[in-house]
Amino acid sequence: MLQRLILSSFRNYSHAELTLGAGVNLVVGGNGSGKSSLLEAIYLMGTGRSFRTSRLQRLVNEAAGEAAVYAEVLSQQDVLHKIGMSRDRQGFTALKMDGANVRGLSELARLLPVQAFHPGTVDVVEGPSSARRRYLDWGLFHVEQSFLPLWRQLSGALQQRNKLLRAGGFNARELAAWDQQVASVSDRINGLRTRYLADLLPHFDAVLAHIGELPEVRISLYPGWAEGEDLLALLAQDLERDRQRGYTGKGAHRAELRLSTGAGPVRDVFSRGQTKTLSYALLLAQLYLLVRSHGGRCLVLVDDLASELDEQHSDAVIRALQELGQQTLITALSADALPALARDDATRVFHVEHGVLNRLE
Ligand SMILES: Nc1ncnc2c1ncn2[C@@H]1O[C@H](COP(=O)(O)OP(=O)(O)OP(=O)(O)O)[C@@H](O)[C@H]1O
Repeated sequence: MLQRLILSSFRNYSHAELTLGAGVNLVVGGNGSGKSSLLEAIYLMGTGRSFRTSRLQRLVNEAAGEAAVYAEVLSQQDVLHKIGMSRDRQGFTALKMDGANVRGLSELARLLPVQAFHPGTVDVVEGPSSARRRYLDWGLFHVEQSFLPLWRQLSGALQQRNKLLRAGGFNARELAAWDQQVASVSDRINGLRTRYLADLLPHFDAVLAHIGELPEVRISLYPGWAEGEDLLALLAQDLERDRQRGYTGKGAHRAELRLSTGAGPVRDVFSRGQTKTLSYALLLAQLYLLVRSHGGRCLVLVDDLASELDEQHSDAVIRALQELGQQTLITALSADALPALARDDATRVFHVEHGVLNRLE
């Protein structure tokens, strides 16, 4: 759980501090006031990334040379951790947890699982296959401890194999050893993904039933090579092609979630609004699986819901999130913009204007 956050020279904030509630935190303010930027800073604490830009120098306030974000996070074991990140215009990023350098972003993700619903969420349906792979792997990472080491093993084996392919006159025995690794680790990752998807589907169906009014969607997993075929044999078969393109064309790194309706792929059939609703439903299903089936926790960020979904669907998402009972930050133009949001004594409301943040309730 995120308890405290301090921003310095981050986007349009010169300095802001807030103490968050364990339940719903509503952030209200006009257009361009700094609501999304606040969520972006929090997302950064849990992922090391922004959900809006890959150019982190954009986060540095225009009038400053360096942006800094500091967060106090209570782990699931109730241990308080302090995370600090700073970024200058030259591209140097310092990332520390409890005074020591963070070695990998997975360290942050373990401590602060965070999921963001924002205008870019639609990428999970409309974006490239990598967006759906990331989606699937986000879920796996948080529920299956063995996923990360396997993923690292696969990346290492692919790196070595691709290096050999590009080197030209390679040693066939060395290549065979990497083929073996790529194939066996891909099989294991595919097994985890298959099981994860089977666990996810009932939650997805429940979410769709709750949100309503979407045509039936079928979700299937493409493993990254022709299903049922032996990857090791395929790697040998494709060797010349892989050598020409300089990378490995088949394996778990090319997996994909396929979304279709009776009438064809969702991308060709759904309206823009239906696509957005489906993308939110996919993320909700993942949260339900994490929280309800695995007892996990997740900080949920919801940006600009009212401008993304119509009232009926946005109300349904709010109700689904409230049922989930996780720490949540929701942005809105005004405190009464989300009538479905049930507020209680624990709800905190913050107002932001020109990067100045104040607590209202
Ligand atoms: N690096 C930066 N330095 C200073 N200001 C910035 C920087 N990057 C963005 N801004 C400004 O920060 C302001 C806040 O943007 P943000 O997207 O957080 O607003 P918002 O409250 O979410 O608005 P909306 O309701 O329109 O989505 C904008 O006016 C934007 O132009």
